[in-house]
Amino acid sequence: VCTPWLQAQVINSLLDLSSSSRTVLPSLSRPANYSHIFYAVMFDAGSTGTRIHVFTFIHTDSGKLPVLDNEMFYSTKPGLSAYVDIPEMAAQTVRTMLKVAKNAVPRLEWKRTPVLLRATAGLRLLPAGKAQALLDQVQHVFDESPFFVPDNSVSIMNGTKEGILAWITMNFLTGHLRKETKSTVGILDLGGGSTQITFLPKLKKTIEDVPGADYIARFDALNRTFELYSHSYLGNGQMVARLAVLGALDAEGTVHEVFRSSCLPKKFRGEWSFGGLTYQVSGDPDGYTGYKTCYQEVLKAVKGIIHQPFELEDNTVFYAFSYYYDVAVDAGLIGDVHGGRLQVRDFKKKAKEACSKTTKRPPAFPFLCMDMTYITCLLKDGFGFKESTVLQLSKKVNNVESSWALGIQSLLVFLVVLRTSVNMQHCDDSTLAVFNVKCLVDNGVLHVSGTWQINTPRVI
Ligand SMILES: O=c1ccn([C@@H]2O[C@H](COP(=O)(O)OP(=O)(O)O)[C@@H](O)[C@H]2O)c(=O)[nH]1
Repeated sequence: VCTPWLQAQVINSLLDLSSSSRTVLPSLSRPANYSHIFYAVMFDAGSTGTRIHVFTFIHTDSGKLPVLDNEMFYSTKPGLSAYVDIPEMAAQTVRTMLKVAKNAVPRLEWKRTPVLLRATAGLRLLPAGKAQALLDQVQHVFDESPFFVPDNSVSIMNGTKEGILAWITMNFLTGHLRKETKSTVGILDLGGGSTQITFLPKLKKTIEDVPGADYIARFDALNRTFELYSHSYLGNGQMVARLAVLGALDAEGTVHEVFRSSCLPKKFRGEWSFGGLTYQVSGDPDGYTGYKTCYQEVLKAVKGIIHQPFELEDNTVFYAFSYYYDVAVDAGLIGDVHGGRLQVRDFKKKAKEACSKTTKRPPAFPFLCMDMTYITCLLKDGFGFKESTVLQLSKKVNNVESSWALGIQSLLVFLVVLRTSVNMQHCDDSTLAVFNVKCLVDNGVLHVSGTWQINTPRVI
């Protein structure tokens, strides 16, 4: 028997879908025994790229449970924030990506397939008016699309919610969100613009010691209140950290200046683009290079900014993904498919290696020394992890993408949009999730009741 673990109210509050939202679903009348496929479209507008997920659900009525059948995923670079001064291009990106959804979803289903977009650090970092102009353009594209556009379908998700959703997802996927489970896993997410840390403290002092209310996230589940240590640091994602180290944070428009860093190979000179700007960057041919000098440079982006939680015990397992994963792959520390377990000292060792390397040929990863050193500094001098702390680097858990923060989110949005009451349950290894669903029906809106099941996708 499965254990209920998440209430619909939590989902609503996490997703900013307030109960006052007046979503009206397109009416649908079908015979009671109609066997059917449903779809949901979710956009992740990140600082380094935009991604679209198209989910397919099958609902048969023959006593069988509806299941999540598949997820179609497509991504493009750069992120929407790169079009800050040409918002029409942001609109064009989303319009083009919607074509993917149109191909994946049968025409007859378009008008009742919900489409949503959540933006993360790239838009959080922009002045509010400029971010809103981008969102307005996207909203316009959604409004003129043939898809079902719920209220609040285009918005910026705040960093704390990003952290909580990732924590819920990873603990859910690793089987830690069961009533009988005492331990949970922490998460470390290093995006392009922001970085998140979320874990369940064992000691009260960890919560009492936080510098502000935005370091604690509470929600009810499994008949208890979870009080998480969770914080998102805007500006401490990997790409914005590069800008900080290069001293290029305030560069605007066409950038003619050459930004130097001891973290780049001494003789290297090249271009690097982020957020719609292209920067001339180079090593420091006359100065010192190497790990120690580089560490002092990156420390400026960390010291006095990152809070050290009172308790970061060795026995709390932390899952690290996004750029922690990508940079570890570039460094050859883990394989790009299965990930692996690393100690904090492995990052340090590899950073030292990368920073002392000199090659005649142009380096394949010119930022490797900077990125590895930043990660080492963030983990050690930032969060205060010991060098012996083990991190689980993962792109996938149980064959499911770590980015299922969005998968789960999209599914929840779908259910909430359908005005269902949702109890989410965890079952066995072959079942990812089971939702008890009661659909509120009015004016011929879709009738769904009973249980929805998401199977763990098969590995092909
Ligand atoms: O579906 C996804 C979305 C993002 N990422 C990784 O997340 C990082 C960048 O995240 P993003 O651009 O969303 O940055 P943010 O806006 O969250 O700071 C990169 O390492 C991506 O490879 C990923 O692996 N899968």
